Amino acid sequence: MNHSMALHTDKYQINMMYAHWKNDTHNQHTVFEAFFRKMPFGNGYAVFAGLERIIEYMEQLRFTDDDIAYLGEQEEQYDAAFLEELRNFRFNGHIDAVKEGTLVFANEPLVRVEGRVFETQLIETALLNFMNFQTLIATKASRIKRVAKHDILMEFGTRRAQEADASLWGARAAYIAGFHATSNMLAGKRFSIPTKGTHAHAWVQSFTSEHQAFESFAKALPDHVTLLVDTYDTLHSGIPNAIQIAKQLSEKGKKLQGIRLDSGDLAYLSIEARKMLDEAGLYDVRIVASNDLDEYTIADLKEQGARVDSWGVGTQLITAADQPSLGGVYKLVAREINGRLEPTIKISANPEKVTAPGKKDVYRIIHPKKQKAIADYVCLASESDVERKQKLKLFDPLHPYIHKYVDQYEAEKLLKPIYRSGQLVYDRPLLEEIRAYHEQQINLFWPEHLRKKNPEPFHVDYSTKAWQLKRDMIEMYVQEKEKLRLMRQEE
Ligand SMILES: Nc1ncnc2c1ncn2[C@@H]1O[C@H](COP(=O)(O)OP(=O)(O)OP(=O)(O)O)[C@@H](O)[C@H]1O
Ligand SMILES: O=P(O)(O)OC[C@H]1O[C@H](OP(=O)(O)OP(=O)(O)O)[C@H](O)[C@@H]1O
Ligand SMILES: O=C(O)c1cccnc1
Repeated sequence: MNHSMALHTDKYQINMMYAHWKNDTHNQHTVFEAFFRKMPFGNGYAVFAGLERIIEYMEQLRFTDDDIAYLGEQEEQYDAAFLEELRNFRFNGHIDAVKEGTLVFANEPLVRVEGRVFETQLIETALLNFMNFQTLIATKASRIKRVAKHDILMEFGTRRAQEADASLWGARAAYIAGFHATSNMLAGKRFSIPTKGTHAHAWVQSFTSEHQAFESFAKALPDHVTLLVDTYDTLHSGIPNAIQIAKQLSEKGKKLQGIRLDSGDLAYLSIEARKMLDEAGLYDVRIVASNDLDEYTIADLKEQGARVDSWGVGTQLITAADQPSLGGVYKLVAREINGRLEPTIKISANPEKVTAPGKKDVYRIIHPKKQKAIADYVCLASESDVERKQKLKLFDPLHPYIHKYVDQYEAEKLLKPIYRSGQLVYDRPLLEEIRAYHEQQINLFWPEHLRKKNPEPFHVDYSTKAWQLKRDMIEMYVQEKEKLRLMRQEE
Protein backbone atom coordinates (compact mmCIF):
# COMPACT_ATOMS: atom_id res chain seq x y z
CA MET A 1 0.00 0.00 0.00
CA ASN A 2 1.27 3.46 -0.84
CA HIS A 3 0.83 5.99 1.92
CA SER A 4 1.89 8.99 -0.15
CA MET A 5 0.10 12.13 0.88
CA ALA A 6 1.65 14.30 -1.82
CA LEU A 7 -1.82 15.57 -2.73
CA HIS A 8 -2.55 16.45 0.89
CA THR A 9 -1.88 20.05 -0.07
CA ASP A 10 -3.80 23.10 -1.23
CA LYS A 11 -4.29 23.54 -4.94
CA TYR A 12 -2.54 26.88 -4.81
CA GLN A 13 0.70 25.14 -3.90
CA ILE A 14 0.47 23.02 -7.06
CA ASN A 15 -0.40 26.11 -9.09
CA MET A 16 2.58 28.01 -7.66
CA MET A 17 4.83 25.04 -8.35
CA TYR A 18 3.53 25.00 -11.90
CA ALA A 19 3.98 28.73 -12.39
CA HIS A 20 7.53 28.51 -10.99
CA TRP A 21 8.25 25.65 -13.36
CA LYS A 22 6.84 27.55 -16.34
CA ASN A 23 8.98 30.57 -15.40
CA ASP A 24 11.98 28.38 -14.80
CA THR A 25 12.26 29.67 -11.23
CA HIS A 26 11.35 26.37 -9.59
CA ASN A 27 14.94 25.66 -8.56
CA GLN A 28 15.27 28.93 -6.69
CA HIS A 29 16.70 28.33 -3.24
CA THR A 30 14.31 29.40 -0.45
CA VAL A 31 13.94 29.34 3.32
CA PHE A 32 10.55 29.13 5.04
CA GLU A 33 9.82 29.25 8.76
CA ALA A 34 6.74 28.00 10.59
CA PHE A 35 5.58 29.76 13.75
CA PHE A 36 2.39 30.94 15.44
CA ARG A 37 1.57 34.47 16.53
CA LYS A 38 -0.77 34.01 19.48
CA MET A 39 -0.60 31.68 22.46
CA PRO A 40 -3.44 29.13 22.37
CA PHE A 41 -6.06 29.27 25.18
CA GLY A 42 -4.30 32.39 26.54
CA ASN A 43 -1.79 29.90 27.95
CA GLY A 44 1.71 30.96 28.96
CA TYR A 45 3.32 28.31 26.73
CA ALA A 46 2.51 25.79 24.02
CA VAL A 47 3.74 22.21 23.77
CA PHE A 48 5.27 21.49 20.39
CA ALA A 49 4.02 18.28 18.74
CA GLY A 50 3.58 16.99 15.21
CA LEU A 51 7.17 16.29 14.19
CA GLU A 52 6.77 12.51 14.07
CA ARG A 53 3.83 12.92 11.71
CA ILE A 54 5.79 15.40 9.58
CA ILE A 55 8.62 12.87 9.27
CA GLU A 56 6.17 10.09 8.38
CA TYR A 57 4.74 12.32 5.67
CA MET A 58 8.16 13.36 4.35
CA GLU A 59 9.34 9.75 4.17
CA GLN A 60 6.43 8.86 1.86
CA LEU A 61 6.42 12.04 -0.19
CA ARG A 62 6.07 10.90 -3.81
CA PHE A 63 3.49 11.55 -6.49
CA THR A 64 2.03 8.18 -7.44
CA ASP A 65 0.80 7.30 -10.93
CA ASP A 66 -2.74 7.84 -9.64
CA ASP A 67 -1.81 11.26 -8.28
CA ILE A 68 -0.27 12.22 -11.60
CA ALA A 69 -3.33 10.98 -13.50
CA TYR A 70 -5.60 13.01 -11.22
CA LEU A 71 -3.49 16.15 -11.71
CA GLY A 72 -3.67 15.54 -15.46
CA GLU A 73 -7.48 15.82 -15.28
CA GLN A 74 -7.46 19.29 -13.68
CA GLU A 75 -9.01 22.26 -15.45
CA GLU A 76 -5.63 24.03 -15.30
CA GLN A 77 -4.35 21.55 -17.92
CA TYR A 78 -0.85 21.39 -16.54
CA ASP A 79 1.82 20.55 -19.17
CA ALA A 80 2.68 16.89 -19.44
CA ALA A 81 6.33 17.77 -18.84
CA PHE A 82 5.39 19.36 -15.50
CA LEU A 83 3.57 16.21 -14.51
CA GLU A 84 6.69 14.22 -15.44
CA GLU A 85 8.69 16.56 -13.20
CA LEU A 86 6.28 15.72 -10.37
CA ARG A 87 6.60 12.02 -11.06
CA ASN A 88 10.32 12.36 -10.37
CA PHE A 89 9.78 14.66 -7.40
CA ARG A 90 11.98 13.96 -4.35
CA PHE A 91 12.45 16.25 -1.36
CA ASN A 92 16.14 17.11 -1.33
CA GLY A 93 16.03 20.02 1.09
CA HIS A 94 16.85 20.61 4.74
CA ILE A 95 14.44 20.68 7.67
CA ASP A 96 15.23 21.84 11.19
CA ALA A 97 12.60 21.61 13.92
CA VAL A 98 12.00 21.92 17.59
CA LYS A 99 11.80 18.57 19.41
CA GLU A 100 8.35 17.31 20.31
CA GLY A 101 7.49 18.06 23.92
CA THR A 102 9.44 21.34 23.91
CA LEU A 103 7.70 24.34 25.45
CA VAL A 104 7.40 26.90 22.69
CA PHE A 105 6.15 30.45 22.35
CA ALA A 106 4.67 32.88 19.85
CA ASN A 107 6.83 34.42 17.14
CA GLU A 108 9.73 32.01 17.22
CA PRO A 109 10.58 29.61 14.40
CA LEU A 110 9.44 26.07 15.20
CA VAL A 111 10.16 24.42 11.87
CA ARG A 112 12.57 25.77 9.24
CA VAL A 113 12.49 24.39 5.72
CA GLU A 114 15.19 25.15 3.19
CA GLY A 115 15.41 23.99 -0.40
CA ARG A 116 14.15 24.53 -3.93
CA VAL A 117 10.92 26.52 -3.93
CA PHE A 118 9.41 23.61 -5.84
CA GLU A 119 9.68 21.43 -2.72
CA THR A 120 9.47 23.99 0.10
CA GLN A 121 6.19 25.33 -1.25
CA LEU A 122 4.57 21.92 -1.68
CA ILE A 123 4.90 20.84 1.94
CA GLU A 124 3.49 23.97 3.62
CA THR A 125 -0.07 22.74 3.93
CA ALA A 126 0.62 19.31 5.38
CA LEU A 127 3.33 20.57 7.70
CA LEU A 128 1.05 23.24 9.18
CA ASN A 129 -1.85 20.81 9.37
CA PHE A 130 0.18 18.39 11.53
CA MET A 131 1.96 20.98 13.63
CA ASN A 132 -1.11 23.12 14.30
CA PHE A 133 -3.41 20.31 15.39
CA GLN A 134 -0.99 18.32 17.49
CA THR A 135 0.57 21.35 19.19
CA LEU A 136 -2.93 22.56 20.05
CA ILE A 137 -3.99 19.25 21.62
CA ALA A 138 -0.69 18.80 23.47
CA THR A 139 -1.12 22.30 24.90
CA LYS A 140 -4.72 21.67 25.95
CA ALA A 141 -3.64 18.38 27.56
CA SER A 142 -0.84 20.17 29.36
CA ARG A 143 -3.30 22.69 30.80
CA ILE A 144 -5.38 19.82 32.13
CA LYS A 145 -2.26 18.16 33.52
CA ARG A 146 -1.31 21.37 35.38
CA VAL A 147 -4.53 21.26 37.43
CA ALA A 148 -4.33 17.52 38.18
CA LYS A 149 -0.60 17.00 38.57
CA HIS A 150 -0.82 14.00 40.87
CA ASP A 151 -3.87 12.28 39.40
CA ILE A 152 -4.27 9.68 36.68
CA LEU A 153 -5.40 11.23 33.39
CA MET A 154 -7.12 9.17 30.71
CA GLU A 155 -7.85 10.38 27.21
CA PHE A 156 -11.42 9.32 26.22
CA GLY A 157 -12.10 11.52 23.20
CA THR A 158 -12.18 9.29 20.12
CA ARG A 159 -15.98 9.26 19.68
CA ARG A 160 -16.06 13.05 19.58
CA ALA A 161 -12.85 13.75 17.69
CA GLN A 162 -12.80 15.38 14.28
CA GLU A 163 -12.44 11.93 12.65
CA ALA A 164 -9.94 9.14 12.97
CA ASP A 165 -6.58 10.87 12.42
CA ALA A 166 -7.45 13.50 15.01
CA SER A 167 -8.23 10.91 17.67
CA LEU A 168 -5.09 8.92 16.93
CA TRP A 169 -2.59 11.76 16.82
CA GLY A 170 -4.52 13.65 19.49
CA ALA A 171 -4.14 10.70 21.87
CA ARG A 172 -0.40 10.76 21.20
CA ALA A 173 -0.21 14.53 21.76
CA ALA A 174 -2.07 14.16 25.08
CA TYR A 175 0.33 11.43 26.17
CA ILE A 176 3.34 13.64 25.40
CA ALA A 177 1.86 16.32 27.65
CA GLY A 178 1.51 13.97 30.61
CA PHE A 179 -1.71 11.98 30.18
CA HIS A 180 -1.23 8.41 31.38
CA ALA A 181 -3.43 6.41 29.04
CA THR A 182 -5.86 6.46 26.16
CA SER A 183 -9.03 4.50 25.51
CA ASN A 184 -8.12 4.34 21.80
CA MET A 185 -6.78 0.87 21.06
CA LEU A 186 -5.30 1.80 17.69
CA ALA A 187 -3.31 4.63 19.32
CA GLY A 188 -2.18 2.11 21.93
CA LYS A 189 -1.05 -0.39 19.30
CA ARG A 190 0.55 2.14 17.00
CA PHE A 191 2.36 4.30 19.55
CA SER A 192 2.65 1.98 22.57
CA ILE A 193 0.54 4.32 24.70
CA PRO A 194 -0.90 2.49 27.75
CA THR A 195 -4.61 1.77 27.22
CA LYS A 196 -7.38 1.74 29.81
CA GLY A 197 -11.11 1.16 29.83
CA THR A 198 -14.07 0.77 32.18
CA HIS A 199 -17.53 -0.07 30.76
CA ALA A 200 -20.48 1.84 29.38
CA HIS A 201 -24.06 2.31 30.59
CA ALA A 202 -25.07 -0.14 27.87
CA TRP A 203 -23.35 -2.92 29.82
CA VAL A 204 -25.57 -2.26 32.83
CA GLN A 205 -28.67 -1.80 30.68
CA SER A 206 -28.12 -5.12 28.96
CA PHE A 207 -28.83 -7.01 32.24
CA THR A 208 -32.03 -7.20 34.29
CA SER A 209 -30.30 -5.74 37.31
CA GLU A 210 -27.32 -3.54 37.99
CA HIS A 211 -26.03 -6.07 40.50
CA GLN A 212 -26.11 -8.84 37.92
CA ALA A 213 -24.35 -6.59 35.41
CA PHE A 214 -21.55 -5.81 37.87
CA GLU A 215 -21.22 -9.43 38.90
CA SER A 216 -20.93 -10.64 35.30
CA PHE A 217 -18.33 -8.05 34.50
CA ALA A 218 -16.29 -8.93 37.57
CA LYS A 219 -16.50 -12.62 36.68
CA ALA A 220 -15.13 -11.98 33.20
CA LEU A 221 -12.36 -9.53 34.08
CA PRO A 222 -11.64 -10.03 37.80
CA ASP A 223 -8.37 -8.10 37.70
CA HIS A 224 -9.67 -5.13 35.74
CA VAL A 225 -12.95 -4.07 37.28
CA THR A 226 -13.94 -0.43 37.35
CA LEU A 227 -17.70 -0.18 37.67
CA LEU A 228 -19.82 2.64 36.27
CA VAL A 229 -22.16 3.42 39.14
CA ASP A 230 -24.52 6.09 37.82
CA THR A 231 -26.88 4.20 35.51
CA TYR A 232 -29.81 4.24 37.98
CA ASP A 233 -29.02 5.83 41.31
CA THR A 234 -25.39 6.44 42.23
CA LEU A 235 -25.68 6.62 46.01
CA HIS A 236 -28.54 4.21 46.61
CA SER A 237 -27.84 1.56 44.05
CA GLY A 238 -24.58 1.96 42.09
CA ILE A 239 -22.13 2.35 44.96
CA PRO A 240 -23.80 -0.19 47.31
CA ASN A 241 -23.78 -2.74 44.47
CA ALA A 242 -20.14 -1.97 43.70
CA ILE A 243 -19.26 -2.47 47.39
CA GLN A 244 -20.92 -5.90 47.34
CA ILE A 245 -18.92 -6.85 44.26
CA ALA A 246 -15.73 -5.66 45.95
CA LYS A 247 -16.48 -8.01 48.84
CA GLN A 248 -17.15 -10.93 46.52
CA LEU A 249 -13.91 -10.21 44.70
CA SER A 250 -11.91 -10.03 47.90
CA GLU A 251 -13.20 -13.50 48.88
CA LYS A 252 -11.39 -14.69 45.74
CA GLY A 253 -8.27 -12.72 46.58
CA LYS A 254 -9.11 -10.10 43.97
CA LYS A 255 -9.67 -6.37 44.24
CA LEU A 256 -12.18 -3.97 42.82
CA GLN A 257 -10.06 -1.37 41.05
CA GLY A 258 -12.46 1.51 40.93
CA ILE A 259 -15.84 3.04 40.38
CA ARG A 260 -16.68 5.61 37.74
CA LEU A 261 -18.97 8.62 38.17
CA ASP A 262 -20.28 10.02 34.90
CA SER A 263 -23.12 12.40 35.85
CA GLY A 264 -24.52 14.56 38.58
CA ASP A 265 -22.57 16.69 41.01
CA LEU A 266 -19.16 15.09 40.77
CA ALA A 267 -17.83 16.89 43.85
CA TYR A 268 -20.65 15.83 46.12
CA LEU A 269 -20.90 12.32 44.69
CA SER A 270 -17.16 11.65 44.86
CA ILE A 271 -17.02 12.84 48.50
CA GLU A 272 -19.97 10.61 49.40
CA ALA A 273 -18.56 7.71 47.40
CA ARG A 274 -15.21 8.00 49.18
CA LYS A 275 -16.99 7.92 52.57
CA MET A 276 -19.03 4.85 51.62
CA LEU A 277 -16.02 3.00 50.23
CA ASP A 278 -13.85 3.86 53.24
CA GLU A 279 -16.58 2.78 55.64
CA ALA A 280 -16.55 -0.57 53.84
CA GLY A 281 -12.76 -0.73 54.27
CA LEU A 282 -12.23 -0.25 50.54
CA TYR A 283 -9.53 2.41 50.86
CA ASP A 284 -7.76 1.33 47.64
CA VAL A 285 -10.78 1.48 45.38
CA ARG A 286 -10.20 4.44 43.11
CA ILE A 287 -12.77 6.98 42.03
CA VAL A 288 -12.82 7.83 38.35
CA ALA A 289 -14.79 10.83 37.09
CA SER A 290 -15.87 11.69 33.57
CA ASN A 291 -18.49 13.90 31.90
CA ASP A 292 -17.45 16.76 29.68
CA LEU A 293 -14.44 17.62 31.83
CA ASP A 294 -11.79 20.19 31.07
CA GLU A 295 -9.15 22.08 33.06
CA TYR A 296 -11.70 24.54 34.43
CA THR A 297 -14.16 21.93 35.67
CA ILE A 298 -11.41 19.77 37.13
CA ALA A 299 -9.88 22.74 38.96
CA ASP A 300 -13.34 23.71 40.20
CA LEU A 301 -14.07 20.20 41.40
CA LYS A 302 -10.76 20.07 43.23
CA GLU A 303 -11.54 23.35 44.91
CA GLN A 304 -14.80 21.84 46.10
CA GLY A 305 -12.88 18.98 47.67
CA ALA A 306 -13.81 16.34 45.10
CA ARG A 307 -12.25 12.97 45.97
CA VAL A 308 -11.38 11.90 42.45
CA ASP A 309 -8.24 9.86 41.75
CA SER A 310 -8.55 9.56 38.02
CA TRP A 311 -10.10 11.74 35.32
CA GLY A 312 -11.45 10.55 31.97
CA VAL A 313 -11.32 13.49 29.57
CA GLY A 314 -12.81 13.33 26.09
CA THR A 315 -14.63 15.94 24.03
CA GLN A 316 -13.16 19.11 25.50
CA LEU A 317 -9.60 17.87 25.05
CA ILE A 318 -9.67 16.14 21.69
CA THR A 319 -11.59 18.96 20.00
CA ALA A 320 -9.74 21.73 21.89
CA ALA A 321 -13.26 23.02 22.37
CA ASP A 322 -12.42 26.53 23.58
CA GLN A 323 -10.00 27.16 20.72
CA PRO A 324 -10.50 24.85 17.78
CA SER A 325 -7.30 25.71 15.92
CA LEU A 326 -3.80 27.01 16.34
CA GLY A 327 -2.98 29.74 13.83
CA GLY A 328 0.49 28.55 12.88
CA VAL A 329 1.80 30.02 9.62
CA TYR A 330 4.65 29.24 7.20
CA LYS A 331 6.44 32.26 5.82
CA LEU A 332 9.17 32.83 3.24
CA VAL A 333 12.04 34.47 5.10
CA ALA A 334 14.88 34.28 2.56
CA ARG A 335 15.53 33.47 -1.08
CA GLU A 336 18.58 33.22 -3.27
CA ILE A 337 19.25 36.17 -5.54
CA ASN A 338 22.31 36.01 -7.80
CA GLY A 339 23.86 33.27 -5.70
CA ARG A 340 23.28 35.04 -2.37
CA LEU A 341 20.66 34.22 0.23
CA GLU A 342 18.69 37.45 0.72
CA PRO A 343 16.09 38.12 3.42
CA THR A 344 12.47 38.64 2.38
CA ILE A 345 9.69 40.37 4.30
CA LYS A 346 5.93 40.45 4.15
CA ILE A 347 4.56 43.89 4.90
CA SER A 348 1.06 44.17 6.30
CA ALA A 349 -1.22 46.94 7.49
CA ASN A 350 -1.54 44.82 10.62
CA PRO A 351 1.83 45.22 12.42
CA GLU A 352 1.50 41.76 13.98
CA LYS A 353 1.50 40.26 10.50
CA VAL A 354 4.72 41.88 9.31
CA THR A 355 7.11 38.94 9.14
CA ALA A 356 10.62 38.77 10.61
CA PRO A 357 12.99 38.57 7.64
CA GLY A 358 16.07 36.38 7.33
CA LYS A 359 16.96 32.77 8.06
CA LYS A 360 16.86 32.49 11.83
CA ASP A 361 17.77 30.31 14.76
CA VAL A 362 16.28 30.24 18.22
CA TYR A 363 18.15 29.60 21.45
CA ARG A 364 16.75 28.95 24.91
CA ILE A 365 18.79 31.03 27.32
CA ILE A 366 19.08 29.33 30.69
CA HIS A 367 20.24 30.65 34.05
CA PRO A 368 23.29 28.48 34.79
CA LYS A 369 22.79 28.22 38.54
CA LYS A 370 19.02 28.24 38.83
CA GLN A 371 18.59 26.06 35.74
CA LYS A 372 15.54 28.05 34.73
CA ALA A 373 14.83 29.50 31.31
CA ILE A 374 15.38 33.28 31.13
CA ALA A 375 14.23 33.99 27.59
CA ASP A 376 14.23 32.63 24.06
CA TYR A 377 16.64 34.44 21.78
CA VAL A 378 15.85 34.63 18.07
CA CYS A 379 18.81 35.62 15.92
CA LEU A 380 19.93 35.37 12.33
CA ALA A 381 21.34 31.93 11.54
CA SER A 382 24.56 33.66 10.45
CA GLU A 383 25.13 35.13 13.93
CA SER A 384 27.38 33.29 16.35
CA ASP A 385 27.14 35.37 19.55
CA VAL A 386 25.39 32.64 21.47
CA GLU A 387 27.71 29.88 20.29
CA ARG A 388 30.68 32.05 21.31
CA LYS A 389 29.03 32.73 24.70
CA GLN A 390 29.13 36.50 24.06
CA LYS A 391 27.22 38.94 26.23
CA LEU A 392 23.67 39.18 24.88
CA LYS A 393 21.37 42.16 24.85
CA LEU A 394 17.84 40.93 25.42
CA PHE A 395 15.04 43.27 24.51
CA ASP A 396 11.37 43.09 23.80
CA PRO A 397 10.84 43.65 20.04
CA LEU A 398 7.59 45.52 20.73
CA HIS A 399 9.17 47.71 23.42
CA PRO A 400 12.88 47.82 22.51
CA TYR A 401 13.71 50.32 25.27
CA ILE A 402 13.00 47.53 27.78
CA HIS A 403 16.21 45.54 27.73
CA LYS A 404 18.76 43.73 29.80
CA TYR A 405 22.17 42.15 29.31
CA VAL A 406 23.11 38.58 30.15
CA ASP A 407 26.65 37.30 30.09
CA GLN A 408 26.50 34.16 32.23
CA TYR A 409 24.15 31.72 30.60
CA GLU A 410 23.66 28.32 29.16
CA ALA A 411 21.98 28.08 25.81
CA GLU A 412 20.20 25.38 23.89
CA LYS A 413 19.68 25.65 20.18
CA LEU A 414 16.03 24.69 19.78
CA LEU A 415 15.98 23.95 16.05
CA LYS A 416 17.50 20.50 15.57
CA PRO A 417 18.59 19.09 12.20
CA ILE A 418 15.90 16.72 10.93
CA TYR A 419 16.65 16.50 7.18
CA ARG A 420 19.84 17.31 5.33
CA SER A 421 19.70 17.23 1.53
CA GLY A 422 16.59 15.09 1.70
CA GLN A 423 18.09 12.56 4.13
CA LEU A 424 16.56 11.97 7.53
CA VAL A 425 19.39 12.72 9.98
CA TYR A 426 17.29 12.87 13.15
CA ASP A 427 17.45 10.00 15.59
CA ARG A 428 13.75 9.78 16.39
CA PRO A 429 13.20 9.48 20.15
CA LEU A 430 10.76 6.93 21.58
CA LEU A 431 7.42 8.33 22.72
CA GLU A 432 8.37 7.62 26.34
CA GLU A 433 11.53 9.69 25.87
CA ILE A 434 9.51 12.55 24.37
CA ARG A 435 7.13 12.45 27.34
CA ALA A 436 10.02 12.47 29.84
CA TYR A 437 11.70 15.30 27.92
CA HIS A 438 8.47 17.30 28.12
CA GLU A 439 8.41 16.90 31.88
CA GLN A 440 11.99 18.19 32.06
CA GLN A 441 10.94 21.13 29.92
CA ILE A 442 8.15 22.01 32.35
CA ASN A 443 10.71 22.01 35.18
CA LEU A 444 12.86 24.45 33.23
CA PHE A 445 10.27 27.22 33.60
CA TRP A 446 9.22 29.32 36.57
CA PRO A 447 5.66 28.58 37.77
CA GLU A 448 4.47 32.08 36.83
CA HIS A 449 4.74 31.16 33.14
CA LEU A 450 2.90 27.89 33.70
CA ARG A 451 -0.20 29.01 35.54
CA LYS A 452 -3.54 28.58 33.81
CA LYS A 453 -4.87 32.09 34.34
CA ASN A 454 -3.05 35.30 33.37
CA PRO A 455 0.38 33.70 33.08
CA GLU A 456 3.41 35.95 33.08
CA PRO A 457 4.51 36.14 29.41
CA PHE A 458 7.83 34.41 28.75
CA HIS A 459 10.15 36.64 26.73
CA VAL A 460 10.92 35.85 23.13
CA ASP A 461 13.64 38.36 22.31
CA TYR A 462 15.22 39.20 18.98
CA SER A 463 18.92 39.82 18.46
CA THR A 464 19.85 43.40 17.57
CA LYS A 465 20.80 42.27 14.05
CA ALA A 466 17.55 40.37 13.44
CA TRP A 467 15.54 43.31 14.75
CA GLN A 468 17.57 45.89 12.81
CA LEU A 469 17.12 43.88 9.61
CA LYS A 470 13.36 44.01 10.03
CA ARG A 471 13.43 47.76 10.69
CA ASP A 472 15.69 48.39 7.70
CA MET A 473 13.49 46.38 5.38
CA ILE A 474 10.33 48.12 6.57
CA GLU A 475 12.11 51.46 6.10
CA MET A 476 13.20 50.47 2.59
CA TYR A 477 9.64 49.54 1.75
CA VAL A 478 8.31 52.84 3.11
CA GLN A 479 10.87 54.82 1.11
CA GLU A 480 10.10 52.83 -2.03
CA LYS A 481 6.41 53.54 -1.59
CA GLU A 482 7.07 57.24 -1.08
CA LYS A 483 9.24 57.37 -4.22
CA LEU A 484 6.45 55.79 -6.24
CA ARG A 485 3.92 58.22 -4.82
CA LEU A 486 6.08 61.20 -5.78
CA MET A 487 6.65 59.81 -9.27
CA ARG A 488 2.91 59.38 -9.72
CA GLN A 489 2.33 62.96 -8.53
CA GLU A 490 4.79 64.29 -11.11
CA GLU A 491 3.09 62.44 -13.97
N1 LIG B 1 -19.57 20.03 41.45
C1 LIG B 1 -19.40 20.44 40.21
N2 LIG B 1 -18.87 21.66 39.96
C2 LIG B 1 -18.71 22.10 38.71
N3 LIG B 1 -19.01 21.38 37.63
C3 LIG B 1 -19.52 20.14 37.80
C4 LIG B 1 -19.73 19.62 39.09
N4 LIG B 1 -20.24 18.38 38.94
C5 LIG B 1 -20.34 18.13 37.62
N5 LIG B 1 -19.91 19.17 36.92
C6 LIG B 1 -19.84 19.35 35.47
O1 LIG B 1 -21.06 19.92 35.08
C7 LIG B 1 -21.49 19.40 33.83
C8 LIG B 1 -22.83 18.67 34.05
O2 LIG B 1 -23.41 18.56 32.84
P1 LIG B 1 -24.84 17.92 32.62
O3 LIG B 1 -25.82 18.62 33.50
O4 LIG B 1 -25.07 17.85 31.16
O5 LIG B 1 -24.54 16.47 33.14
P2 LIG B 1 -25.47 15.52 33.92
O6 LIG B 1 -26.88 15.88 33.74
O7 LIG B 1 -24.98 15.43 35.31
O8 LIG B 1 -25.13 14.16 33.19
P3 LIG B 1 -25.44 13.70 31.69
O9 LIG B 1 -24.12 13.85 30.98
O10 LIG B 1 -25.85 12.29 31.84
O11 LIG B 1 -26.50 14.58 31.12
C9 LIG B 1 -20.41 18.46 33.35
O12 LIG B 1 -19.52 19.16 32.52
C10 LIG B 1 -19.72 18.06 34.65
O13 LIG B 1 -18.36 17.69 34.47
O1 LIG C 1 -17.59 13.50 28.37
P1 LIG C 1 -16.31 13.35 27.66
O2 LIG C 1 -15.22 14.20 28.25
O3 LIG C 1 -16.44 13.51 26.17
O4 LIG C 1 -15.79 11.83 27.97
C1 LIG C 1 -16.19 10.72 27.29
C2 LIG C 1 -17.66 10.42 27.55
O5 LIG C 1 -18.01 9.39 26.68
C3 LIG C 1 -18.82 8.46 27.38
O6 LIG C 1 -20.16 8.73 27.37
P2 LIG C 1 -20.98 9.38 26.21
O7 LIG C 1 -20.59 10.81 26.12
O8 LIG C 1 -20.88 8.59 24.96
O9 LIG C 1 -22.45 9.31 26.74
P3 LIG C 1 -23.06 10.08 27.98
O10 LIG C 1 -22.78 11.55 27.77
O11 LIG C 1 -24.52 9.76 27.90
O12 LIG C 1 -22.39 9.55 29.18
C4 LIG C 1 -18.30 8.54 28.79
O13 LIG C 1 -19.27 8.08 29.70
C5 LIG C 1 -17.91 9.96 28.98
O14 LIG C 1 -18.93 10.71 29.57
O1 LIG D 1 -13.38 3.44 29.40
C1 LIG D 1 -14.22 4.31 29.59
O2 LIG D 1 -14.78 4.47 30.66
C2 LIG D 1 -14.57 5.25 28.45
C3 LIG D 1 -13.96 5.22 27.26
C4 LIG D 1 -14.31 6.09 26.26
C5 LIG D 1 -15.27 7.01 26.48
N1 LIG D 1 -15.89 7.05 27.65
C6 LIG D 1 -15.55 6.18 28.64
